[in-house]
Amino acid sequence: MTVTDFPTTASGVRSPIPDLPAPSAGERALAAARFQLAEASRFLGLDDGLHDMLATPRRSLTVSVPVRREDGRLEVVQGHRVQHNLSRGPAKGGIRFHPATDLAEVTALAMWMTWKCALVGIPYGGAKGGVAVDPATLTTRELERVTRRYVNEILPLIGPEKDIPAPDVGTDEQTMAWIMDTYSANAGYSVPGVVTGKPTALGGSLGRAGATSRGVQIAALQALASTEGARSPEGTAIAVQGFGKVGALAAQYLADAGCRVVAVSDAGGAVVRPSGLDVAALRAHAAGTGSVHGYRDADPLSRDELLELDVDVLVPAALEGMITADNAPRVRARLVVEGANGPTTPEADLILAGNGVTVVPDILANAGGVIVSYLEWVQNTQAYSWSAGEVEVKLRDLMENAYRAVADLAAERDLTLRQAAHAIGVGRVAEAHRMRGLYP
Ligand SMILES: NC(=O)C1=CN([C@@H]2O[C@H](COP(=O)(O)OP(=O)(O)OC[C@H]3O[C@@H](n4cnc5c(N)ncnc54)[C@H](OP(=O)(O)O)[C@@H]3O)[C@@H](O)[C@H]2O)C=CC1
Ligand SMILES: O=C(O)CCC(=O)C(=O)O
Repeated sequence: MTVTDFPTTASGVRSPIPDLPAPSAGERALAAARFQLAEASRFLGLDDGLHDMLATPRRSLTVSVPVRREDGRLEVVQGHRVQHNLSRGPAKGGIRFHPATDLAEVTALAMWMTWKCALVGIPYGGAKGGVAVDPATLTTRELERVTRRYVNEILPLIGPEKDIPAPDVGTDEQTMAWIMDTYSANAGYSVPGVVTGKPTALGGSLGRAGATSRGVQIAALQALASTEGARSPEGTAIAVQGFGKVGALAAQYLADAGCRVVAVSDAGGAVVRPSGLDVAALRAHAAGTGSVHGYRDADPLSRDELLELDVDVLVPAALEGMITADNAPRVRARLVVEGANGPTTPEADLILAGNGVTVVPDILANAGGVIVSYLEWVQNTQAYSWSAGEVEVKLRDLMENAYRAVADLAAERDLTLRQAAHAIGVGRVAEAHRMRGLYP
């Protein structure tokens, strides 16, 4: 046999081995998460064994989820639940419904949950779930069937003392209600604490729906006060990428604080109005049409252009890997506040830092969601509820303390805010492992 006997692959070479696909977005996110962990491990002087333990998820479950479509067809989609670390308490993290989600992405997101929970000082490990479906293409009944079947498949992993899901991209309060009901039906009694981000009628916490965005607002205002010549929010120009649960309310809360939200985007497009958008009107438009695209009191813009606008603050609140080595040199905002998980690649991080751009990292900036999830779980555990004001005071307290700890360490040791946040989060998890003596 000679080489000419091999088939020609898509890239034009003769080989018996098909071309390897380019890494998925999830694989790139996982490589970024591992890079950040390795950097933190070096800074903390962790030994290789402990580093390897922290780089490896504790448990990963991949399940097949059959979906009966309305027309009778049966489709099978993949779902995952990854528990990255359990050393500080039960696993915690959202469930994502997105067509491109894969095991690597869910693993990266679970790892970031571990450091996030440790950083803000709540007694959880990290987890994440994902189902590779596009919710926009499913009817409500199909979505309910997917959710219930996925929950039945991951049932052995979850529970109020084991692993507590919550909303993420493509899921919402209704999804959480179905999860609670499916779990409770299996248990034989109501178990509200199995999931957070539920409707308040089922034991959801006041303030959870806007909690991630409120946390983004708190982090952005703290960063503006401490890094941008102590500038006040009034008139600060902001662009927000992603207009879903996190982005739309982050835009609203920043506008409420006096900032000028000049541009927003979603998957359907972007709009810009240099004198400031009416965020409430835009939210109503997006709720009615499904997109910010076509909003009349603004000019259209491409999604990519939004990232490069001449604004003071950029809030990426969509998906991973949006600020890359390609576009980072053109980012003109002085402050990036990460509402999304993993929106900035490690290469882009270096470029932004070199250009004097401050990045408030995801595990700090978007921690408001899991903080109020924790408060919801505590309320469920006590069968008691706090007022919206009580929840907000506790959220603010935890966010501001975490921000100060990160900013202080960054200043003391000449680190970026991301390096400092990871040093604190990873350090606390490593410490928990040492105290528990979990070495095999
Ligand atoms: N929900 C939560 O409590 C928390 C969420 N996060 C993170 O925040 C981010 C957003 O989550 P969430 O708001 O819940 O998700 P949603 O599904 O509610 O919203 C996602 C938004 O991103 C938009 N989007 C997708 N791709 C692009 C793109 N290429 N350019 C611009 N916009 C885009 C979507 O547009 P369209 O609607 O048109 O598809 C939608 O507006 C994720 O990274 C998530 O992990 C972090 C902490 C907590
Ligand atoms: O509220 C939670 O438990 C987790 C939210 C989440 O998925 C996240 O912070 O990325």
